[in-house]
Amino acid sequence: MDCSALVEEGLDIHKGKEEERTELDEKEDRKQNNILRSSLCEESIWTRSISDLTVGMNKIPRKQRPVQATFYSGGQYASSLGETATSDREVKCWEAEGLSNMGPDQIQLGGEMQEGSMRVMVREGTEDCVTEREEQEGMEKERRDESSDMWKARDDRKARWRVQKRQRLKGSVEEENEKERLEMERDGRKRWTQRGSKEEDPQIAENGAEALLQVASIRNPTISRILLNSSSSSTSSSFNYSSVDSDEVFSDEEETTTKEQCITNKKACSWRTFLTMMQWSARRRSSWVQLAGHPGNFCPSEGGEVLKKYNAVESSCLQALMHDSLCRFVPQYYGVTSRGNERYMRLEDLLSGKSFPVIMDCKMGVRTYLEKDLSKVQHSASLRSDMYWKMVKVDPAAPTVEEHALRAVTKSRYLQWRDSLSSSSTLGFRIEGITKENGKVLRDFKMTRTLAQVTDTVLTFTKKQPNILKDYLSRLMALDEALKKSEFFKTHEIIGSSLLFIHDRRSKANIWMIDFGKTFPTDSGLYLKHNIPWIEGNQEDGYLTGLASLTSVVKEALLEAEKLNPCDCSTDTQHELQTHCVSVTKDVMQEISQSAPAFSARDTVLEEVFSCVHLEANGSRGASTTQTSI
Ligand SMILES: O=P(O)(O)O[C@H]1[C@H](O)[C@@H](OP(=O)(O)O)[C@H](OP(=O)(O)O)[C@@H](OP(=O)(O)O)[C@H]1O
Ligand SMILES: Nc1ncnc2c1ncn2[C@@H]1O[C@H](COP(=O)(O)OP(=O)(O)O)[C@@H](O)[C@H]1O
Repeated sequence: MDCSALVEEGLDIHKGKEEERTELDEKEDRKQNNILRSSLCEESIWTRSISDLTVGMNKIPRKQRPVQATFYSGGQYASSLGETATSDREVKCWEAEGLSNMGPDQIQLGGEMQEGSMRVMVREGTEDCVTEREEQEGMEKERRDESSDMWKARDDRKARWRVQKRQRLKGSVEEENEKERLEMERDGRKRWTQRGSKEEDPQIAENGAEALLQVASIRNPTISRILLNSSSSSTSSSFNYSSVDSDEVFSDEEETTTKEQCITNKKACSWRTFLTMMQWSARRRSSWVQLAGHPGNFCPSEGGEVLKKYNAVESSCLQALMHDSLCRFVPQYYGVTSRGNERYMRLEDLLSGKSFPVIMDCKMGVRTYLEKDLSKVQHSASLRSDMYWKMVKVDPAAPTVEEHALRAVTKSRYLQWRDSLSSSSTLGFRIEGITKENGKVLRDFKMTRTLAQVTDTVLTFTKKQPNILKDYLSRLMALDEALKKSEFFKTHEIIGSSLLFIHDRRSKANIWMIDFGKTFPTDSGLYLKHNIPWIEGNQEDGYLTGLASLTSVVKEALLEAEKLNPCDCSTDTQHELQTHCVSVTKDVMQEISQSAPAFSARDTVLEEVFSCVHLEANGSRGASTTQTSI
């Protein structure tokens, strides 16, 4: 056989196959069209996989394609998680033409939709289909109602949870910004409904995961490590940023039908919930807290700054201090800014980067009133009924008969009374307030007066940790040195200024000078000693008297702490860190169990995290006492 014959034969065979295939295709087309026609007119609903549908749709001649297709998710995966809100989500109104060009992946709208469980309902306006269409419309309505009921139930659950949470924290944690929350909720919902039509931005997911790992590493290295391991082993981007407001978030890869995969996905979901809670927790525990001072005097800011209402006296002090030897003890001053009609001073946020900071505000000096205010009293004293009531609240016997009759006191009378009631007059400083690690704020130190009482408070504040007390002691000594060299200090009467003590579990304990609203240059450049008794006219404030007492208090507390913790510091620090791991995990787990009732705190993944940390803590310390019950 010559070549051309071979080629011809080959071509014939090929042609034959082509014809055969065309015939087959035509048969298949006819079959598909018949199925479709019969299903449109007789069955109206049929259950098929999305890929079948797509193939089928592509084969339907354009004019015969259905006008509209409505899809329902099976919702079976969602219900396996006990999440009512995710079942039977409805996605509707695709134009069939658009649909015909879609692959199965593109038709996955909600994360919980599954190809296998998709029920596809094709509708056409034929008379035969009217009853069924009505039925289906009824179903559709029912589903819509169900869906809106579910959102409502979800909102109710959230509202209940918030009320419980507030009650639990008894207002010790700053009030949530309601507007921001609502916006976030709206955003979350928007994202939730958009998720199907848009592919998740991998960058966002990655950033989210990164942010969480950061949060975790701030909290403790163990959790961070666990998160890291998990995220690397996870099939999907281990955290969906949009999940902040939605617990029911899954990535495409997680949409599987088998029971096993459902369990895995359930774990992943809980895992994500855990991460979300960590993020919530970190956000709620943002470091900023105003411990003392005038409410509303501060405004939140970004980039490691806080804004304090502008005060010309304080602003000029801060400017001067930026060029003084005290500079390293004072928050950085960045100048003035405006927000609306209000002017603010931009200050370094001393709590920035701190995780779970513990703070103590000590008001320095033997008096908290200005000399000029005292002389004002003798001439034109304005009476303050608010101060009278504050006085009565602490000690009903404190006001004089005359003050009782007036139901008012003068400001300097009140401030003098406060100084003498507390340790100000005697020790030259007083404790104004303490913020505990859990965010709880304690302000009831008005009658903490004696050296022993103050030392006890300092021991409680530092949890008797020698390392922290040592840091504080050396900072106080350094401050003393700097004050003695400071030109600013010599020439200023410093009234009502505070030392802000800050420590957390990671960084060194530190002390800062704040609040210069009542700090004035001395008359005609008079040099002050700051450690001699005040007599009217000498402008002495007793700042150094206070610093000396405070230093003795910390020394005393350190001695006491070392007696109680004779072990060397490195072991102690180790233990502290381990205990921290356990306590942080406990916090997070408690938060999850209390604030997200839909997810059990006993969930496998959480237990895994907890036991890991717990084991680690016990491992190097032998039988630990840190048994946690949740
Ligand atoms: O701490 P309590 O007992 O509530 O008393 C406060 C403090 O003494 C304030 O001083 P500081 O700002 O140093 O904390 C003082 O502000 P001044 O700075 O104006 O003196 C308040 O006066 P009024 O602001 O006038 O109420 C006074 O009511
Ligand atoms: N720079 C700062 N960084 C962090 N916290 C600060 C800073 N300045 C003040 N605070 C917080 O605000 C509280 C009140 O500050 P203060 O300056 O005394 O206000 P006021 O002038 O209203 O008395 C402090 O106890 C502290 O908790």
